[in-house]
Amino acid sequence: MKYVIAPSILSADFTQLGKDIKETEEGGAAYLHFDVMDGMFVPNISFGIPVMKSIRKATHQVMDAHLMVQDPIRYVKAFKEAGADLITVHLEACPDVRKTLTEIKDLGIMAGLSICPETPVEEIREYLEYVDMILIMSVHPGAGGQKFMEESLDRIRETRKMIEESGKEIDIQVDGGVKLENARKILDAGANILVAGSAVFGDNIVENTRKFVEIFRDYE
Ligand SMILES: O=C(CO)[C@H](O)[C@H](O)COP(=O)(O)O
Repeated sequence: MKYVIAPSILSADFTQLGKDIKETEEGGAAYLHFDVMDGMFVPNISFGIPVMKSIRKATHQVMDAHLMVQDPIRYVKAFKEAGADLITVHLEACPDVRKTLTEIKDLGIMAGLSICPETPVEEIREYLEYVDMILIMSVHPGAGGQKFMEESLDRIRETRKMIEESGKEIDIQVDGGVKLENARKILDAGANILVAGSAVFGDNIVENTRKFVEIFRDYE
């Protein structure tokens, strides 16, 4: 199984975004995570397609678009054209989950399905055949810098068990309050892709990223 750190640019310094992204790449981040918020599914508004399009030219990282957007099927083609390699939608935001995931796969890119902390893990079972990744939110979606919800660990374990039972190879991504200090217990529970915003951006981006990558060595 691959282990990946996906820095969330929501916590980057937007006055020097290109430099911050380069530093995550230098530190060994294979993915770059885009938190797209529409002010409807979540209260905040972040950034969208033009930002992704310009970053695509500046990095070879896997562009991981997390659409915290109501009825996201409306935007999946535009995000793919802007450079997304992976598009994750929320189960709670899709009027037709199956159709939305199929639309993403038909574009020739990876599909992810995310659930909020209140949504029972069991609800993802019927969609496992359509996804490359499950994203377990470990905070309420909508803002960076929140505290990791400890009950997420059981939800990650339950998801990994369900994936194993399905016999499919599906990544588990965890997003919200991920730090160097709790990374190991999240990985031990069964996650293999960690999103981190405030733990990566700030001082020493290269070093912060590299420390996550070093932890992964014990799991590979
Ligand atoms: O959009 C998010 C939650 O909706 C962020 O991706 C997430 O919270 C990352 O930030 P941090 O690592 O600081 O918690």
